[in-house]
Amino acid sequence: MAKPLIQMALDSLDFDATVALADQVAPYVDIFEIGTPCIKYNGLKLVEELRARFPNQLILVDLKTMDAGEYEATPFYAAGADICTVLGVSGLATIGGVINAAKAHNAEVQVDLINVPNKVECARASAEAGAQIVGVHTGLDAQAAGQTPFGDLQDISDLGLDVRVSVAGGIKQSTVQQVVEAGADIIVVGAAIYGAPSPAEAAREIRELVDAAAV
Ligand SMILES: O=C([C@H](O)CO)[C@H](O)[C@H](O)COP(=O)(O)O
Repeated sequence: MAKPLIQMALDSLDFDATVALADQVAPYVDIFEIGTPCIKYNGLKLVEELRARFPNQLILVDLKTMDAGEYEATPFYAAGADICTVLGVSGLATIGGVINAAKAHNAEVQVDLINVPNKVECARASAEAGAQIVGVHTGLDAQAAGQTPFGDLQDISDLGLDVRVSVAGGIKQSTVQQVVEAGADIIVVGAAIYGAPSPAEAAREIRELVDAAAV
């Protein structure tokens, strides 16, 4: 089994704290996600800073674009993003716009299935349109209401589409094995790392668990 990538969600609003956290966990993660509140607050400057500091990690900018796909995503790819996200609920015109922007920068697109009523249909259409990643995602508010991404992950993974499947939504040490076995290609972890007493130690544990589960 190919080893899934670990994506660290940087969800603070504080520029310097975000860079410092990224420094701590860098040895253990493959992708830095600049989370939606963080990118709205800090903008392109943070993409440029992380791009310059971390040539060995991919950078995902969690734009969650809803309209004007190509126009909105283009400057973030130009600043160094490897992946930008677009909402599945935005529809194929907007998704196609972000795909155009990604193509122009030799980069990738993730369609976020958050709050999409028919996730299977959206995942199929996104793959056909040329997205490289679909994200099964239980957002922070839905997590607070008790929801999890596990059932949807299995449904999307079982489709066997020609896309990588990302999973986000409260993933922690005790659920890593479950999401690896369900077929996740990218495992997103936010609070379980940044909320830990030692984020570096938590990231190291997650790395070990992912690598062990993927053997
Ligand atoms: O994408 C996220 C959320 O919608 C805020 O933008 C989180 O980064 C993502 O859910 C991962 O964080 P955890 O759920 O805390 O692992």
